[in-house]
Amino acid sequence: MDPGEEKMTAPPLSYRFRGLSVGYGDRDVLGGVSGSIEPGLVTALIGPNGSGKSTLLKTLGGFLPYRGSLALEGREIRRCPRRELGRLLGVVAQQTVLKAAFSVYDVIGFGRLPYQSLLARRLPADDRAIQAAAERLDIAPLLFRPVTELSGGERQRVFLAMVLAQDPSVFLLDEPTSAMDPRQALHAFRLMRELAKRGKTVVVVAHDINAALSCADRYLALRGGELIAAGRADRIDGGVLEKLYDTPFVPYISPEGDKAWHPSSKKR
Ligand SMILES: Nc1ncnc2c1ncn2[C@@H]1O[C@H](COP(=O)(O)OP(=O)(O)OP(=O)(O)O)[C@@H](O)[C@H]1O
Repeated sequence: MDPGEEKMTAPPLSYRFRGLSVGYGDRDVLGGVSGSIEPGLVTALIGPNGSGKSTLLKTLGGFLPYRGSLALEGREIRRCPRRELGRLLGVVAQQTVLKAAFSVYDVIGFGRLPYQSLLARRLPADDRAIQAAAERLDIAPLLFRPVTELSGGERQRVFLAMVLAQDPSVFLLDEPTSAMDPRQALHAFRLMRELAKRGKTVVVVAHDINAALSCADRYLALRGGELIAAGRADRIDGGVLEKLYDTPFVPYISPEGDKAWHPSSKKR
């Protein structure tokens, strides 16, 4: 079998973590958190700046050492080979800086690397996946532009296209829409919903809590490195948001019945 045509298995994968502690140097920023993340759902990680969202996401990606237990479908992450995680997990980091002027085509193509052997060139299946991902993210006209010349929102669509072309089981997305205009952000959140419908595990960090909660099935709320609440995204209440952000939140219900939360300027 041609190595490039190797069939990737992308089974549904869940996470279970118990007493998960992660730190930088001798400072713990996640203090023994426990929870789970299920396939077929979008899980939003919410919480204030510095609460540990990116740290949790990086740990789920196998990039940081941890204490306690973190299992991906029953297998402890620290014992999974990096190359295998590279196939199963698609990661969009918060600030991906590419200094070299790779073309958009090449960057989306990085998502295909787990399919290729060290010596193999890109194969027709890779080109098809790159093209399909670019069309899905509406960036096909940009394919031969250098990424260094794109706007922030365009670049974020390229990185989403890269993980889409990878077709992993798990999508770990750290503020993937922060530079997108509202329409593009809406498209991106719709894409996350579609991925979950196809059985993928989607974890997204987003500061736009209304966009995140309306896209997500579940939320995990982090504050000061503690998991202070978790549950169904459509059942979150103002008390959780107030505890998270130290400010009261009021709900606004649109005539269509959609709920949005707004921080209130009134002090309790
Ligand atoms: N590489 C690092 N070295 C040392 N400390 C770090 C490092 N990365 C993050 N931290 C610290 O860990 C804490 C949690 O950071 P993290 O990036 O996980 O927060 P966050 O919830 O994602 O924040 P934000 O919403 O601002 O992106 C912060 O206090 C931060 O200063």
